[in-house]
Amino acid sequence: MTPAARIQTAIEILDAIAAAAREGGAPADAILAEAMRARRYAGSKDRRAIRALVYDVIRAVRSAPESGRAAMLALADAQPGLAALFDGSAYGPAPIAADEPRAQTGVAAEALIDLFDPLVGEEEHDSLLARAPLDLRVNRIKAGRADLETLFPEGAPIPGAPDGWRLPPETAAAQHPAYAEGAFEVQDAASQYASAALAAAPGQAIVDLCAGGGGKTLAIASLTGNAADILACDTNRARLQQLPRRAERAGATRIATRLLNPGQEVAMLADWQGRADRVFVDAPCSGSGTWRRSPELRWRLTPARLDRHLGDQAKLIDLGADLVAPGGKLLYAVCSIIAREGRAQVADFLNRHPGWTADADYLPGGVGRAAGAGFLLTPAHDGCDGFFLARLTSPC
Ligand SMILES: C[S@@+](CC[C@H](N)C(=O)[O-])C[C@H]1O[C@@H](n2cnc3c(N)ncnc32)[C@H](O)[C@@H]1O
Repeated sequence: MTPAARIQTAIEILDAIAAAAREGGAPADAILAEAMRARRYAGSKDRRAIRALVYDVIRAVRSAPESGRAAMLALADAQPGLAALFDGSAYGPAPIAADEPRAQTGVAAEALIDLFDPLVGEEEHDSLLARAPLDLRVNRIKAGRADLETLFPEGAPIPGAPDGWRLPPETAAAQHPAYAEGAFEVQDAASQYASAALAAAPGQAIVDLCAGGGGKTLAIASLTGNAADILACDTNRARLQQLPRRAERAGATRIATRLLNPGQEVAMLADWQGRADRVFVDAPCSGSGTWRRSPELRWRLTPARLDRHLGDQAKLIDLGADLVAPGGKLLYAVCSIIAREGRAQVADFLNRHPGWTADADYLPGGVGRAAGAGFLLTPAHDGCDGFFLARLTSPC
């Protein structure tokens, strides 16, 4: 393909990604993969170049653009070499007309920036979209951190994460045979800090209420040395059904899964009411802390979608609290930097539940900043995804 043809292809893919973002359709990665399958004539170099162009545009443009071309033109304005390829050649984009619309660039729409936690100042905005490193977490059931150091000598320790090992973004760690053997998982440091913050111990009964594919469930199993009973729940069958296979690989034998029907969670967890020593509520959220990996999430967030997340979070934190035994703990977490999903959600919970208290001092030194009754982690301050977490103790 010519460089101009690659640009036109990227524009067409961006059209599909923008439409899916508006309509809540497939994620950008899935659309890209499908688009490449449909263009068998594209070689591997073409594919790499098109993918890089698409993601450069997504990172540059602050919200879902009206067209892929308007989005590409916003990038071309900052890159004369790219603008020069709008030359009308065969399969390439048409020449740029006077006054053609451009998508707006920036970290996010102003209305969305206004929702950031007050700790996230303008000086942190660029880091929200910078490329993330690849963090590994050793699985204590099968290996030790020293094994990661031997397997990937190019890596480095992660401050405050004794099981973590940080690699450059491109590293194909999951292709290593040790991954298939369950020695480690790919897991951002923020998730490692959150899993450790649950302070789970061998012999405890633990509920991971929003377990998804089980990333943090497996971290908890590792931290407890496979010596605690963990019930992993979710309403999403496709995600939850990944967990038994992953648990088997990890040698985590004490994880049970329970698929919940939306709206029937309370009844389906009646046998766990007031029984859990630890409950993890890793609630569904905007994902605004993960734009480094999924920059297209900021194209997807609408006020209506945010309201839906806020309602779900309030419901899930209350549901989780009902499962906690007297004196037990609940960890509420969201991969978000939006104050209403983090500190405000926990303040509302504490108002609704007199007797519950917020813990302090459960993060490693230097990690996180106090944000209301919880803590905020950000890429700029903590080198990990943006994350809010709060550990709460139930009255005895
Ligand atoms: C942030 S994700 C969890 C990620 C997961 N803990 C991990 O570490 O990979 C939030 C999860 O909450 C689930 N969820 C949404 N509504 C739920 C509900 N009512 N009950 C339980 N899980 C729910 C979603 O399906 C999603 O998998």
